Amino acid sequence: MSRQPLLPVAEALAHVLRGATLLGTEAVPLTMAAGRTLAEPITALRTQPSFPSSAMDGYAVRTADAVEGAELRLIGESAAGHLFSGRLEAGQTVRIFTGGAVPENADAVVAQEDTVREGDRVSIIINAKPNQHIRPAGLDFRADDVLLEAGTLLTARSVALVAATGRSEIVVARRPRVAILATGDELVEPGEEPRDGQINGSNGIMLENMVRTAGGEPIELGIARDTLEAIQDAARHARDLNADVIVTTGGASVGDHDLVHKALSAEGLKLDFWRVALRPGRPMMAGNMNGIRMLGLPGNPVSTHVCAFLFMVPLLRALQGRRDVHHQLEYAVLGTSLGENQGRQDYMRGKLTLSETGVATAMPFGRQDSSMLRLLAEADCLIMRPPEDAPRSKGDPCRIIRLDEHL
Ligand SMILES: Nc1nc2c(c(=O)[nH]1)N[C@H]1C(S)=C(S)[C@@H](COP(=O)(O)OP(=O)(O)OC[C@H]3O[C@@H](n4cnc5c(N)ncnc54)[C@H](O)[C@@H]3O)O[C@H]1N2
Ligand code: MOO
Repeated sequence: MSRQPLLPVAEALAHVLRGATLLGTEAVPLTMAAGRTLAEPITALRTQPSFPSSAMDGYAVRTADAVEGAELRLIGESAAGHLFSGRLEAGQTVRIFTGGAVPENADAVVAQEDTVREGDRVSIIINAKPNQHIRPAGLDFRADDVLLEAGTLLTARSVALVAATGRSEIVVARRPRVAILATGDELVEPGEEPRDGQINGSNGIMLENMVRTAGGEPIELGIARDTLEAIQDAARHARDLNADVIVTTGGASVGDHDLVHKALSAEGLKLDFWRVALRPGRPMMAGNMNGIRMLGLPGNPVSTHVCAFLFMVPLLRALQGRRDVHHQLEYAVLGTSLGENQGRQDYMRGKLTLSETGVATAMPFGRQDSSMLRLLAEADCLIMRPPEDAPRSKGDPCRIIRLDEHL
C-alpha cells in the first residue's frame, strides 16, 4: 500500500453525506410505521382530552360538599363514552368511571375507595381537594400543537400519538434502495457447503439487516466472483433495479484480486476517497456511479460492520431526512489501561457495564482482530480513540458509541 496520508474519519463522513437529503415520500398505514421516518410535521387536529375527564372510578363531586362525613345523593352516571347530561347541584354526586366526562359543576372526583355507598346515598370518608382525579381538557395536547416534527424516527409510542390525533395514515420517507454486493472467490452462500479454502459469506447478510434496521430497502445482488465482468454485471444490475446506493464488501484493498474500484470505474464510478484513517476499515472507499451513491467497504467482517455503522447508517438516515443523522458519542470510563494509539481513529469493540452509582465502564475486548465476528456479536459499544491518542489508564474517561440493539 502506498504511504499517502489517510483521510480523517470526519472528512470521509462529510464526503459521504454531501448532498444527501430526503429521496421521496409515501403514505403508509399506522400499523407499519414504526422504524420509518416522518416526512411531514404532525399537528394536533383537536384537543385531547376534549373535555375534563375522570382519572379514577369513583364519584364526581363539588369540593364544597365533599367533606369528611358528608352524605351526598347519587343522581346519575358518567362512563367513558356515555355522557351524563345534567349538572350537579348542592349535595349531589354522579357515579363516574375512568375516562368519563366530569359533569358540569363538579370540580373533583372522589375515588370509590374513599366512599361508602348505600343505595343512592354516598358517604365521603376524606375531604376532597379541588380538581383531584380530574384530567383537564387539553392535558395531553391542544389543537394546532406541533406534536412531532418532520424527520423524526417513528416508534410504537409516537405512532400511537399520531393515532390519537385521528389519523389512520402517515406520510413517511420512502425507503432508500440499497444494492448489496459481496465479492470474493472464497465465498459461498450461507447454507451452502464450503469447499477447500472457501467460507460462508456473512457480510451480505449483515448489511441487509443493517439496511433494513436503518429504514432502507435492501436489494440483494448476491456474490460476485473476483473478475471485472462479474462485478460490472452486478453494478449494471444495481442500476437496472434503480438502486439509490450500492454497497460493496471485499475487494477494497491492494491485493491482486481486489477489483471493486477498477470494475466500478468502468461503469462510471467517480471516487470521492479511498483509504481512511480508521481502524478497522482503512481500505474503505466512497464515490458516485452515474447518480448511484457508492460505498466500498473492506471485506473483513468487523471492518465491514464498523464502516457500515459509521458511514452507511448516517447516509441512510440523511436520505430519509432524519433530524438526527449522527451517532451519539457518550462518555464512559475505561475498564483497562491502553497504550498509545497510532495514526488511525480506532473503534475498539467492547462491553459496557454500569456501576451501582450509574457510572458506565467500557471494557475493550482483549483481541481486536477485524475477522472476529463472535466478539463483534458480543459487543455493545465501540470505544473511540482519536489518532495519536496518548496512553490511557484504567478509570480514565473515554468516548463510546453504543451499538443499537438491532444494528
Ligand atoms: N498489503 C495490504 N494488505 C491488506 C491491507 C493493506 O492495507 N495492505 N489492508 C488490510 C485491511 S485493513 C483489510 S480490512 C483487508 C480488506 O481487504 P478487502 O476489502 O480487499 O477484503 P478481501 O481481501 O476481499 O477480504 C478480507 C477478508 O474478509 C473476508 N470476507 C470478504 N468478504 C466476506 C463476506 N462477504 N463474508 C465474510 N467474510 C468475508 C475474506 O474472506 C478475507 O478473509 O485487507 C487487508 N489487507
Ligand atoms: O483496518 Mo482493516 O479494516 O484492519 O481490518
